[in-house]
Amino acid sequence: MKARKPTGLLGGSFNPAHAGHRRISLAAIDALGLEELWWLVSPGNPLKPEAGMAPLPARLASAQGMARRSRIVATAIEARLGTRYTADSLRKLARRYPDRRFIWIMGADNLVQFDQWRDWRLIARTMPIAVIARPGYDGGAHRARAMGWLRRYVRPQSQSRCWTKWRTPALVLLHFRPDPTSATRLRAALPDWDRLLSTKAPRDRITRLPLPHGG
Ligand SMILES: Nc1ncnc2c1ncn2[C@@H]1O[C@H](COP(=O)(O)OP(=O)(O)OP(=O)(O)O)[C@@H](O)[C@H]1O
Ligand SMILES: O=C(O)c1ccc[n+]([C@@H]2O[C@H](COP(=O)([O-])O)[C@@H](O)[C@H]2O)c1
Repeated sequence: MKARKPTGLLGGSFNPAHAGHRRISLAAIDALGLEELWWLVSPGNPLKPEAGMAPLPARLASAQGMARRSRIVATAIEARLGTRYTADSLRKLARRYPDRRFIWIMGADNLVQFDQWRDWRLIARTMPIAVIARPGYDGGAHRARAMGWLRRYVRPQSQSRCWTKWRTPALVLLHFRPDPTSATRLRAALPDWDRLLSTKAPRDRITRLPLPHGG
């Protein structure tokens, strides 16, 4: 049987995408031996308010720009699948792309509130998880409520290239050069940033946005 293509999934608001996303993704591609890393540009994080969120096509365009000439693929596939909760998206992606083996990737700030995500234990049973250290969040990540349950499944970073063989749940904490970039800071420096992004947005309707490999 042909080996499934190792593929990372980094979900996010990308409001807007920034150089930190690109840097951690390139480092994760290397550390996890990924063929590709998909940025799932979210139709709307269930835990974030809609106010201040640029339209999806604008966020997708910023992600595609930041992903260019790399093994990162920016996609709005959740909007096409009609999913907003990660547990639902992962189930549908696994069904739609049987030739791929997926790993969920998130920054340490997301691990801190992971226990508030819908069906978070199911997510951890669906695929391995890689958490990327982030300045200001690493203590919080270790003390995270979800870690009370996840801690027993932690694998060493030195084995991160073997993740396709891990039984789930499995969690690896990846420590790269700390990257302090955040979209919150970028937005603060650009007061009218969402108007700016929306005027530059392509006019494609969501149903015509491209999917990875024609999925
Ligand atoms: N500098 C970084 N270091 C580690 N992880 C990061 C970094 N920037 C973003 N991430 C992770 O990338 C994913 C998508 O991030 P997101 O689009 O929310 O950007 P953000 O900078 O965290 O935005 P905001 O400041 O608006 O919350 C999340 O899992 C987040 O934790
Ligand atoms: O499924 C959930 O309950 C859930 C709750 C909060 C966040 N998420 C996902 O977490 C990812 C990171 O979101 P963000 O806004 O921090 O970039 C993004 O894919 C969201 O859809 C998912």
